[in-house]
Amino acid sequence: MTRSLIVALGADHGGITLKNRLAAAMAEAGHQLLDFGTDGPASVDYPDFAHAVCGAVAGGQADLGILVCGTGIGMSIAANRNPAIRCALVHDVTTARLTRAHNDANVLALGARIIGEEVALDILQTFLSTPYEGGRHDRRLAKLNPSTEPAA
Ligand SMILES: O=C(CO)[C@H](O)[C@H](O)[C@H](O)COP(=O)(O)O
Repeated sequence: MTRSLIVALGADHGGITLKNRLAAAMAEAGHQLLDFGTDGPASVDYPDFAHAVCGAVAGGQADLGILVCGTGIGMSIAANRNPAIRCALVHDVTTARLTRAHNDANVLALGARIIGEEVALDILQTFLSTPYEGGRHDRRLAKLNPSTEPAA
């Protein structure tokens, strides 16, 4: 079994049903959850949940984050505004594996109106269980955020 993780998760109204299904699967697998909502069907704004989840990951309260909205796009755009976050919008198991192995992605975004529940569960399992490879990828990750140092 994958080691027990602390996972922060959040969704808007478009992603709440899938978020709750993923939460049940993660709890069943022994992971600890920090659920930032949303908690009901009312229309809400995805950036509020993306920023809450990413704050927990960036602050070290969570190992990984999961975000769900209708397409996953809004969540991924909002999440990647945080310089400590590498959020991947994923639709298949192969990119779930590669974004952990190569990009050390620390947040997964899913589109509940785009992929089915079984695919999402397979993606989740792969994302949580695949280690970062390091090596040559360290150099590339180090170049992701533009330097704030003035040019020499
Ligand atoms: O941000 C999105 C699109 O990139 C998400 O899919 C949202 O869930 C979607 O925009 C919400 O749309 P709604 O018509 O307000 O339900």
